[in-house]
Amino acid sequence: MQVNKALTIAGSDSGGGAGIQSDLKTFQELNVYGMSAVTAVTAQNTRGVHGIYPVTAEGVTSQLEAIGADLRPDAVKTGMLFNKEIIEAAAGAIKNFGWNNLVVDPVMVAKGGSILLEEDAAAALKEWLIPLAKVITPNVPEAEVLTGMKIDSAEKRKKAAEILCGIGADITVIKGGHWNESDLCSDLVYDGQEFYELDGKRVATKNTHGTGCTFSAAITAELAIGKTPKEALHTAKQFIQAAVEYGIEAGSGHGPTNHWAYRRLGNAKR
Ligand SMILES: Nc1ncnc2c1ncn2[C@@H]1O[C@H](COP(=O)(O)OP(=O)(O)O)[C@@H](O)[C@H]1O
Ligand SMILES: Cc1ncc(COP(=O)(O)O)c(N)n1
Repeated sequence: MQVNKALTIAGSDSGGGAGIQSDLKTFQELNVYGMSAVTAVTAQNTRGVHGIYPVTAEGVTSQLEAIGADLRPDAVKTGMLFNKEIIEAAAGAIKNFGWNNLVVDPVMVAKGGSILLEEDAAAALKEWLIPLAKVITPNVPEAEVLTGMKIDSAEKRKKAAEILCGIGADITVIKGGHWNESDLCSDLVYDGQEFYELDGKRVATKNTHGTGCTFSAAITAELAIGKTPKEALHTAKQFIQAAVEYGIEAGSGHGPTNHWAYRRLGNAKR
């Protein structure tokens, strides 16, 4: 049986809600065969990050070469990359293997506030990885770090998206999770020519662990099956909306999103 394949290059979340666990669950729900290269093992639950154990750059390269030598991902995403050595290793392999269906989720800080990207590594993201990206999906704080500007108005959000496309991303999505303007939770898209919004309804919930990972993995899965970026973004937004609406009550902190809601619950109710 022929299937489309997607690869995530990201950290492991022992709690299962974010990172590679979230990505692989999302790929599975969207009928895509999932592969992973682990960049760091995190000891994590819904309350926070207890420890971070990075993989060496050599270890990351070795995983990517094993995948590249044999399996051919139709789309690739990056999540937590932790340090500049790992960013360089990931960008090198992505370039060498010509993996140009690339979604970069520039993960920096976990919901509980723990640092998932070392401070001096944001420059490496801009220099090596973002120029290779088809889609980049920063939240507002991440877009602020990458652009060096404070984003406190709709105009500035647009300006930041232009800057990020200027760095080399084909399409920039500035997500609205941290954009507390209304009961809408819309994400701003800029494709180098036009701006548009992915409309969503803000759900009043604390169960948002892994929202960014799930959203970017859904975009990746849709690109892997050959959807256009616009179609992929639209489906990913529906996927994350259902995943947050039916968020899972697990643990006492930020519970995880519900990866099966889009396929098994969300669509049935729509
Ligand atoms: N409370 C919420 N209700 C509905 N959608 C949400 C909510 N929080 C985040 N989202 C959506 O989840 C996706 C990830 O956004 P965000 O939480 O900003 O990313 P991150 O996890 O990287 O901080 C976006 O599509 C955003 O609009
Ligand atoms: C291993 C890992 N990767 C990413 C996140 C960010 O999670 P979120 O998607 O909620 O921003 C996380 N908490 N842990």
